[in-house]
Amino acid sequence: MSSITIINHPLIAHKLTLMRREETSTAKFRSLLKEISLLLAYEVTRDLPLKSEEIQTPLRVMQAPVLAPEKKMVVISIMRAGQGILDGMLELIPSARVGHIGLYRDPRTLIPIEYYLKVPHDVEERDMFIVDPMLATGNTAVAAIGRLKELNPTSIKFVCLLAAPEGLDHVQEEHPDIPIYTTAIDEGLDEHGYILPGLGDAGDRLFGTK
Ligand SMILES: O=P(O)(O)OC[C@H]1O[C@H](OP(=O)(O)OP(=O)(O)O)[C@H](O)[C@@H]1O
Ligand SMILES: O=c1cc[nH]c(=O)[nH]1
Ligand SMILES: [Mg+2]
Repeated sequence: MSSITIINHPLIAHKLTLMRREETSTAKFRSLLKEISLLLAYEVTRDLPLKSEEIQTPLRVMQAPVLAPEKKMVVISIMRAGQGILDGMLELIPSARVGHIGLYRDPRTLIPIEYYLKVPHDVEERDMFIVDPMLATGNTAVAAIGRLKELNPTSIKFVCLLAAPEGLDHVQEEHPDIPIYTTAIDEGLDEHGYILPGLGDAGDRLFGTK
């Protein structure tokens, strides 16, 4: 069974509450998601390997830790809303490459439709972080992970902001090998597949399309 990590931090909890509020503007919603994503990036890269390198400080020589250079990363944004997490992740790991997968939910069937895929050419040499703020029914995450597994990255982690229990169960059933990171697990889903209490439609709130 894949692991589920809930990233608990007072700053994240506070910022997530601000994001949930109906009156929060698009500009504020976007900047809050970016701020939370910096903290998410910090947590999901916790197990990156280090190697030791000799450096010269102003006072003396020392053996100092640096990231192992062979550890290459790719962040895959599930469009559109994944873009909001991608921006924050890249600020912390600027050397990561970026891929995009375009998936939207058919509002009637809640089945994800793929409309775009572009990834770095050396994706099979990279640790992959798939990012999307919302894990609701899990249909989108299951489809994205399935498609991206075909590309054989060295590892995959799924990173979201908010998850519904139904969606977590679904991803764990279909992809038991993929670790999931989220900042909160909400109560459930409404009849349209929206997370309750949730924060509404993340893509619309991020880009002001409603
Ligand atoms: O777990 P699921 O039930 O599949 O729902 C989650 C998906 O729904 C949202 O995308 P949406 O389809 O609204 O597309 P958008 O980002 O373009 O708005 C969200 O960003 C996820 O990708
Ligand atoms: O609550 C939800 C569910 C799916 N997608 C969203 O953007 N919000
Ligand atoms: Mg949307």
